[in-house]
Amino acid sequence: MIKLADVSYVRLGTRDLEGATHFATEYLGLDVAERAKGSVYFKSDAREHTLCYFEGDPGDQVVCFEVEEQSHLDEAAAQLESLGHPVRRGTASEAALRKVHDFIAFRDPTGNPIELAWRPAYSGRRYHGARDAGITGFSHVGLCSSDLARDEAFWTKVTNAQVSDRIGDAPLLRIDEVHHTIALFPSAKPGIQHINHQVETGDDIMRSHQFLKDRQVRMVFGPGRHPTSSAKFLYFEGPEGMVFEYSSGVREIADELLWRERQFMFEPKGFCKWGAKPNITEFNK
Ligand SMILES: O=C/C=C/C(C(=O)O)=C(/O)C(=O)O
Ligand SMILES: [Fe+2]
Repeated sequence: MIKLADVSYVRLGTRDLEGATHFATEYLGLDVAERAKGSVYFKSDAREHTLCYFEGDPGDQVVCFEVEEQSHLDEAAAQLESLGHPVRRGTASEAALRKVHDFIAFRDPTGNPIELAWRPAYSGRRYHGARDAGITGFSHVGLCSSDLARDEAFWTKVTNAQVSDRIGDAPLLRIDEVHHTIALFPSAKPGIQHINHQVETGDDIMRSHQFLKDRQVRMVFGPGRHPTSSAKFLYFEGPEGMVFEYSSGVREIADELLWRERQFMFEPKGFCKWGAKPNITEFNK
């Protein structure tokens, strides 16, 4: 079993690095951690970086999870290979680009590129945000799934992920006490379905709603409140159609023995208890 300790970073290809950088700093509210040749790194919390935009195909979208021990990479590689997932060991220069000590790369059954990294860098510099969006950190990803049952089985049998709740057949998966760190949503094609940052309060959600709307950022869902995690939320569109979410107040499952996963309807009321309707393909039948 592969123990995922945390979600670490996402890497997104872009055809417009300057435009993506403008969005990430001025609108989303991240800090530039570093500008490198052909890429820009952003921080959202205590880590050195949690997002990297690089010049390339916007279809190149990678999510990385941290593992606790270097030996876990070898064990994970052997297990994944035995299950028919080809694994590639990152080179030293690729690891340096990701600011990690060592990593492996593979694809989940849908074809989503996944990395597992050991010793991702933390930062000596405090995150303060280019604008006051109230971000407290990078928290979860939605992943596209071409077969929800198959992919739920992959994540829950091959890794430590456990189902917290389901919306229709879409599972929200936790790897620690946070209600979910990975969510799977139906889609014919692979990719990151959304990227979540936690913000401090519901006021931050509402302030950002006004701020982003005033700047013609396309709102795609909310403000609203998830019945699942009970978090208040706002989803909006970033560069090249990527959906970003702010949420606040995500449930923590402190006592696993007392928790039973719940079934919600795959319809707007399963996604929002305030009545907002998603304008997000993967959240609609
Ligand atoms: O209702 C759909 C989404 C649920 C949640 C949540 O419960 O917080 C998400 O953050 C999500 O998967 O987008
Ligand atoms: Fe989310």
